[in-house]
Amino acid sequence: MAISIQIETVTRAFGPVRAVDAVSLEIRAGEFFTLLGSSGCGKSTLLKLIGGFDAPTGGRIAFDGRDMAGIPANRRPVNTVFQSLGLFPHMTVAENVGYGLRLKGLRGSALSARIESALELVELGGFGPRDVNLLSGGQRQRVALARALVMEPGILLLDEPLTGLDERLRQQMRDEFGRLHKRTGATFILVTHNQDEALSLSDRMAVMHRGRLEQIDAPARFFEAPANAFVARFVGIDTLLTHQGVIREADATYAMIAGEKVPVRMGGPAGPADSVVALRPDRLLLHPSSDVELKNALALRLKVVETRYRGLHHDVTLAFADGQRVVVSLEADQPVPAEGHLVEVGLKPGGAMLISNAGLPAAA
Ligand SMILES: Nc1ncnc2c1ncn2[C@@H]1O[C@H](COP(=O)(O)OP(=O)(O)OP(=O)(O)O)[C@@H](O)[C@H]1O
Repeated sequence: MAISIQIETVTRAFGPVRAVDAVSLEIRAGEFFTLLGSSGCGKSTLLKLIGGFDAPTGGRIAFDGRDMAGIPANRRPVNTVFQSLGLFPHMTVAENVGYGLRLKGLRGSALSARIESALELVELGGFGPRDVNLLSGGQRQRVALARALVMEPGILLLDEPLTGLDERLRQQMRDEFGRLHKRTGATFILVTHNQDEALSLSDRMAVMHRGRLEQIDAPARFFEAPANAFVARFVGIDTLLTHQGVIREADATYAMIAGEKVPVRMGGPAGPADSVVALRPDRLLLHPSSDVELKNALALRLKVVETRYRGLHHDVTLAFADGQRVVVSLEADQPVPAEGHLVEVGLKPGGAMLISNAGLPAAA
């Protein structure tokens, strides 16, 4: 049975370092939730607090409303797959998978049946008698997953479980997580620094930075309304432009960039002084007159500074009059503008967002 998790102003301080800093978060029962962040942001520490491998120095963690303070890892309805896997090298696949159930006193055919069905769940049916040392990296990952799933946990914690696998296996295992989540119905919490994993698997995710959650949302919302410049960069919106002022008119808000009046959507509570314009290159159109929707829309006049052939598309680098740049992809069959020319660039709705500049280096 899936379990919900309540995290209420949880802090974990190591001396002066607040690895987790007053984090509040509710994870729904049966949700696939991802903590996304770069090395050292505190995501593993938060996972350990949920798993009961470590205790908060402040705040409270509850499962289905029940306070978990003082309840050790082995008495929580949680199983964890660590990056290191932690398989027992002297045991067979079946002995590894059945270890936890044996500790609980299960024996004989009941034990073998549970082991075999967990192995089938990860597509390793019949692998029970094998030596774990002779398995491939991906198979070892699956054994570690089966060992966690066999316990039928209400909550499954995945701590960077795909690190160290080659690209093909990563994708295969990533899809596997998605399927397993649906099949088991458990609450999954994934910790990763890989945004593709987070975006493709999560119902919701949080971007974590210096012990705090910068944004908690469904994946698509991070692109429609990133909370600030740090989050925008983290999910891959790299074009962040400084502006010279914001004009609010009755129908819309505009940011002035090097003399161009750019219609912006307000991404959050940022005031004009501490904001930047995040541009989504996928919403810029280099040939706006061919698009009915944009025929009469405001177009920006930008200079083509570089074009690059990329096989299936062209990358066109465009610059505002003050030198700020944006790279737009052009499909292979569209005409490529000449370098040095001024071109009209259409902006689809939501293509430019005014967001807080928090997270940018001071000089930017
Ligand atoms: N046991 C500890 N003692 C002291 N400091 C710690 C301890 N565990 C974590 N930290 C510190 O807390 C911060 C967050 O660490 P954490 O391992 O949670 O980050 P992370 O985002 O999971 O990084 P990584 O992806 O590299 O594991 C870091 O500054 C780390 O040095």
